[in-house]
Amino acid sequence: MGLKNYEVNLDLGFDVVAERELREKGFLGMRKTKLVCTIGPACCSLEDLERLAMRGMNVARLNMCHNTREWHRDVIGKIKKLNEEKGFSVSVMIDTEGSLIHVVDHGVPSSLKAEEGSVWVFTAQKFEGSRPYTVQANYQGFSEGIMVGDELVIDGGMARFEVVEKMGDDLHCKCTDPGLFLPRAKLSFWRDGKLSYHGLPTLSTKDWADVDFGISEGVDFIAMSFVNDADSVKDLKNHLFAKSSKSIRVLAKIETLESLQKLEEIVEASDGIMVARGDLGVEVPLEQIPTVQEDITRLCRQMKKPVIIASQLLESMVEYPTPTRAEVADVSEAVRQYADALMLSGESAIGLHGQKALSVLQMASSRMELWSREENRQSSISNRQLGGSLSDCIAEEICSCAVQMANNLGVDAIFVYTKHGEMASLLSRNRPYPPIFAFTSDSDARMALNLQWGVIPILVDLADDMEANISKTIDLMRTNGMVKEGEAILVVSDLTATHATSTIFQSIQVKIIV
Ligand SMILES: Nc1ncnc2c1ncn2[C@@H]1O[C@H](COP(=O)(O)OP(=O)(O)OP(=O)(O)O)[C@@H](O)[C@H]1O
Ligand SMILES: CC(=O)C(=O)O
Ligand SMILES: [K+]
Ligand SMILES: [Mg+2]
Repeated sequence: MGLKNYEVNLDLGFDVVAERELREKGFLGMRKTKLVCTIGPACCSLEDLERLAMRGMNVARLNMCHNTREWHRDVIGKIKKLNEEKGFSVSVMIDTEGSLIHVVDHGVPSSLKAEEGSVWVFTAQKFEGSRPYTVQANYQGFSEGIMVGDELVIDGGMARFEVVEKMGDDLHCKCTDPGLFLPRAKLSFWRDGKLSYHGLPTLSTKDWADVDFGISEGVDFIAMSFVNDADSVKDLKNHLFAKSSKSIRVLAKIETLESLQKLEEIVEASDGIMVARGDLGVEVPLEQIPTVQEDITRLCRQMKKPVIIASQLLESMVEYPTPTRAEVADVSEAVRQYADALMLSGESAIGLHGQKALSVLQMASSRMELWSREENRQSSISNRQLGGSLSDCIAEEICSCAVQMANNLGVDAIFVYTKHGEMASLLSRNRPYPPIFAFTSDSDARMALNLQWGVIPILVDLADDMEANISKTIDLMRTNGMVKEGEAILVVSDLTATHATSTIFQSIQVKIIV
């Protein structure tokens, strides 16, 4: 794929990728499932980022666990440059490190084997060079409350130990189930089949500094690791509200047992969810991950919060140029469940075939979307009333009816004119057959909508006169050959207008292009 300058239709506020996709595939061929790529050393040059953007990356994720703030700042700068100069619309997400107990040093830079019966010392003390059978943990209080007889599990079952002796803050542990220590392996303690909580706050001091870094860099999303309850999400949202001029969306990562128990309040409090299957698989038995994923995905859709399915989607592609059949089946299943977005981790960050992995996600999701449509599988969700006020209820009803109408009539596209993206989210939750073009004058809403299923956000100046907005955009698109004679468009708007005797909240119209 050549790296040329693309023709950018700035009048329309389209991004270059959506515009190209529309021209090549038509309205119904546009991909609905959004794609998130983790940026790392394998894909951080301007050229690499541009290739990912061209192949459909909607959101770039920066994991603050790795690398320096200067490195992250440089990547964010490149993405903003591509958006401004080349007409892309890639949103930026930072992902916090979170407080967890993990290995910082086990004596060698790579992985290390623990043999059955071997006894290891786990300590928070730093040691120089290689000290056999010694593992340094990242957190001073890691052994607080731990007793002889407790079980220490590495990375959710990669290896297991029994605590045989406690000497000061150090633990002596005997390996009961041999396995590997990977760099930064996670440590968890269990007693009588129950996980012991370490009581660390969800956001560490370093995380708060990373949040402020995100504010100063103007990121669009903050993904919060190891969320356990709604309060930590609310604290972060309050902080952002007070400190950031821009509206930064908070995504809660579901990766602990506790977060599953308080799922509904967490979904309610946050702007979106990430099913972080990597760490989740450490606390939840692996065979439960598929059903947990489906439950979370359904709940998020009902509550109109975007949901990202993350970790190991195409893990084998970190090394190999083709995915396993099982991986393609996993990706397709997430698309069939109508997840909003799929995420690449190591595949793009450190993998040898990141661009190709993104194409696999793209092709697999387009294929599954088409199949679902042809097989008429667009099941509607059980309606769940979200808002309390009359105007909220009207909006919800209008959007459910609009989608039903759009599907029944077989219209080519839905256009929604929305101030803050609310109506676009409500339409998206009903997962319509045609794509949803969301015209908004709020640039933060536009970047946030990049994560929502089937929504193509477009930045435009919206006037008070709704009819004028509608004619203006349709005219512009027709002049540019993006809508054609005979195509039908269902138009929804959420802009309130008060006339002499009444207030109009929302309306549905169907326009046939002449
Ligand atoms: N900015 C980066 N710099 C260097 N390596 C990175 C960077 N981002 C990711 N990686 C590498 O890619 C791998 C996968 O990335 P990813 O961030 O998705 O996984 P992770 O660290 O397991 O996630 P998390 O810590 O959020 O659970 C990491 O283990 C790390 O080796
Ligand atoms: C993405 C992530 O944090 C996880 O899967 O654990
Ligand atoms: K992280
Ligand atoms: Mg994680």
